[in-house]
Amino acid sequence: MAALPKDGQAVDMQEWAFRFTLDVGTEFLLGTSSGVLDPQATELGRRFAWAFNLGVDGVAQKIRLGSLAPLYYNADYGKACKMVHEYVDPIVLAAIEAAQKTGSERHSNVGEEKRYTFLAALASEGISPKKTRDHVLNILIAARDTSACLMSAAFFELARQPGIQAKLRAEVDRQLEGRLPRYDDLKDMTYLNWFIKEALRLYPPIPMNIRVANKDTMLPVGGGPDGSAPIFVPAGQEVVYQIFSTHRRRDLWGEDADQFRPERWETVRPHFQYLPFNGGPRICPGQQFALLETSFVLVRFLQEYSRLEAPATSQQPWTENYTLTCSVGQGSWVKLTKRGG
Ligand code: HEM
Repeated sequence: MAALPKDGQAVDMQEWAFRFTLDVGTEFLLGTSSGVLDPQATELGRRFAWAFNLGVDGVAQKIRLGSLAPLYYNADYGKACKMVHEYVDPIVLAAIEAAQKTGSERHSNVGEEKRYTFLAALASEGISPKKTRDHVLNILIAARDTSACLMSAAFFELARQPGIQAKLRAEVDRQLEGRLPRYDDLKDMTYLNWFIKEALRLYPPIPMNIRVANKDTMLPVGGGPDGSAPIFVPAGQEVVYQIFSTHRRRDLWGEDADQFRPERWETVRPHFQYLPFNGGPRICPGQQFALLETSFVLVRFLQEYSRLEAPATSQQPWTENYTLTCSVGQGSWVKLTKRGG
């Protein structure tokens, strides 16, 4: 925050959110932040961020190509994967070495409690360095872009909805009276929670998904001329489902389905018509982390800035940028005015 302009100059909060979530993700998973939010970020951190972004885009392209993925070629993609591995590998090896050392120390009763990181927990499982790296990167990919997309969608709406922003700020001030938020505070802020749910409804970071039937299956609806009859799905059949359009269906959400209206969450209790984190046994295990992280960020911005507004040059309606996740096509440009400024 310290590095952001304080004088009403416009800043792309989407760019900020992607850096922030890379720093938080690497800190939480690896125990070492990439530090790319800092204007003085190291060359290594910067190269890692560039390579990670390019690698994720390459993964998205390969998923789209399906069985033709082996034909995907982008010289920079190979280079980017190598760079990401070169960044993560020494951290993984050090964690495995530390876990082995701690294991033998624990044996001789001289070990001490260390701070939890995902990598440290994984490193003590005794799996190979490559597998450990793959697990860590898998979670980083799942955690980082999704959370950044949610944050940038939230800033996009915050800057365009002064009335909603005023209600949020009033709730934050009432609850916190100027102090830093704690876990319970964030959970207690009803309007903030509605706001985030609404951002996930209109702008789900994962806008579509696919399942494959592992056996012959009969779905209760979807067949017949009007889609209300059962439908047969043979084993091996891919079924694509559109979360983005389901979240905007008028028959499920009402005539104002396209409007950003946090108040709707006072009464709606959706089931499978609301799937930002998917549902069932493979529901996102990181959802509480993402909700907490986003709540914290929004609260801190509402505390620090008296006004967040979209610049006159950035008033056009939301457009999509869909790679592995769906972000704001034109970026999330916001003019920030410091409180008391
Ligand atoms: C707003 C942020 C997030 C959104 C919208 C989101 C969304 C999703 C969705 C839709 C899935 C299901 C994918 C599928 O089944 O095909 C998923 C899975 C997953 N997410 Fe998240 N996620 C978010 C943040 C996070 C975070 C912060 C973490 C980790 C700290 C995380 C870790 C995972 C993992 C490990 C899976 C795979 C679970 C499995 O396959 O059983 N996610 N996420």
